[in-house]
Amino acid sequence: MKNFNEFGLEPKVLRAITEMGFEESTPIQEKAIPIAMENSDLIGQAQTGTGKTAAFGIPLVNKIDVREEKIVALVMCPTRELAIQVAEEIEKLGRFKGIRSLPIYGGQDIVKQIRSLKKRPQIIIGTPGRLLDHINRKTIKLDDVQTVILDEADEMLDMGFMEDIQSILKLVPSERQTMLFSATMPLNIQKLAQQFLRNPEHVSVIPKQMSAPLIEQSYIELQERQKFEALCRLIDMESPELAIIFGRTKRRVDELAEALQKRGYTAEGLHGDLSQNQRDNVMRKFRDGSIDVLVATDVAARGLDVSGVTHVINFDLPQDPESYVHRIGRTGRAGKEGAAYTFVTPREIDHLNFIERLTRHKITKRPIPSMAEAIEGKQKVTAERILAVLDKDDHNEYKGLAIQLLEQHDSVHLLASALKLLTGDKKDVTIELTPEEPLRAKKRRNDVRSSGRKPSGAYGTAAGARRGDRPYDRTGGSRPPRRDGGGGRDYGSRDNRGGGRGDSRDYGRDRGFNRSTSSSRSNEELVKN
Ligand SMILES: Nc1ncnc2c1ncn2[C@@H]1O[C@H](COP(=O)(O)OP(=O)(O)OP(=O)(O)O)[C@@H](O)[C@H]1O
Ligand SMILES: [Mg+2]
Repeated sequence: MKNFNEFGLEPKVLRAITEMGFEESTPIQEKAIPIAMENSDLIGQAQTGTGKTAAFGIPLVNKIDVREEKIVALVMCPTRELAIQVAEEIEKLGRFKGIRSLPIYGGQDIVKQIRSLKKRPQIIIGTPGRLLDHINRKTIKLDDVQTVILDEADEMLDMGFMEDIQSILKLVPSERQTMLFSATMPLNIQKLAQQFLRNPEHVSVIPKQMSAPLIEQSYIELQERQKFEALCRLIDMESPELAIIFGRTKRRVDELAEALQKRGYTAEGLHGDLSQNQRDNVMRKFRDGSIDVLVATDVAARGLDVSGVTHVINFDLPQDPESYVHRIGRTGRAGKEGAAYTFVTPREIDHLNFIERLTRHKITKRPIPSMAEAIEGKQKVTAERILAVLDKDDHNEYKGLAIQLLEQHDSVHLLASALKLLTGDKKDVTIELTPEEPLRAKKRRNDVRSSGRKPSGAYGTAAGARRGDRPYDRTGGSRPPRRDGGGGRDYGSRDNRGGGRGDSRDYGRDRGFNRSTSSSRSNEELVKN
């Protein structure tokens, strides 16, 4: 991999990169940065967690003249939290240059945003709805924008942002650089690209498999009513550092978070019906580790970058392969390993096979963890906690009582009792979740091949699933549903103008990834059209 000093970047940008702890470029950065620096339009695809943000962020901050008093760059993201996260990364990259950037998203006080806009930011990172709101109020002018970036471009289309994006891009001078980024690039992205990009370079770090290689993928076949016990056993057995559990609906997420709390886990739910404040709180707690388990709808599927997420569990099967890829991509980031488990009911096996085929990755079957495995896992954690206290050697005030107890009781029985207490078994708490309907194939397409593309790459395969004739049509109609529907998938309501109805997904900030190991990826291939 290339060193960052081989790109001809400004020293101040290089310094920022070094301070961020990046040692070498990732494959997508190596390919995309030089092209972006030539001012070419660009479509960039690379696996989750491989540094796409910096792939566009670095050339962006490098290019901008700090003396500029106008908005010269616009980054669009599908959700508020992603806007915040991307803004933070750009802020870090532009720090030494003194670049001014500002996130603009729904759910935040618009008056406050207008005040911040008066500080003359050069880069705006925003969600389409709130951006349009400002544009209509004339508090944001795009006349001087020279660079536009669409992060998670395919998702924005799928969320129905196409019209908003079109309206926004029409206001940006056509003499500009436009770049699209995502881990998945379904065919409909071409429509957007044709309309708004000029001779774009396709930069794809195309792996054999769509999902990151560092994620170990398994599935567990079970009945709907077995899911909760299986989940608890799985968490106990694996004792994740941090885990994200995906549920299909908001109700599911609420119920699941509450149920886990009753069983003694530090879990909280995240979905689009929460206020921005609530979402921020949940994410803050997840990031600082005061909760270990984040239960979320697909609002958290895209872009979320929280260090320490060792496990992703699909409590409910995701609706489409892209969603699967992005969900599990919340772990195994920046060169770290991760584990993804997916619960599948017998009637959903076809759907799982479909995901497997399109992502070109075998998902290994494993049995429901046994009670013994769960107990063993939990006890191990308790023992580790005890040994950590032992190591610290600051338990003197307990010694007197310990001696006293040991005089009266057998030591093994005594320690076993203490272990039981500390392990905090709450298995007797009865939990009832409202069952979710299994995902079913509405209409089965003959084969992916019938889409006219070979299912040979991440693009074509994912695209197949997006069409109206996809085998697992979410709505039965050809238009993607709005994602804030009550019983349906929750993508958070869109970031609509007019004052902060929730769009939103929540995104964490990195807490110190292992910066030096992300260069070891293989299988990358540059595809230029
Ligand atoms: N060159 C690098 N060396 C080490 N770490 C890096 C490097 N580039 C980026 N990172 C870190 O890797 C993590 C993942 O990056 P990022 O969020 O940009 O991934 P992504 O490709 O956009 O993933 P997703 O598809 O899920 O949005 C971040 O914490 C980022 O700071
Ligand atoms: Mg990203």
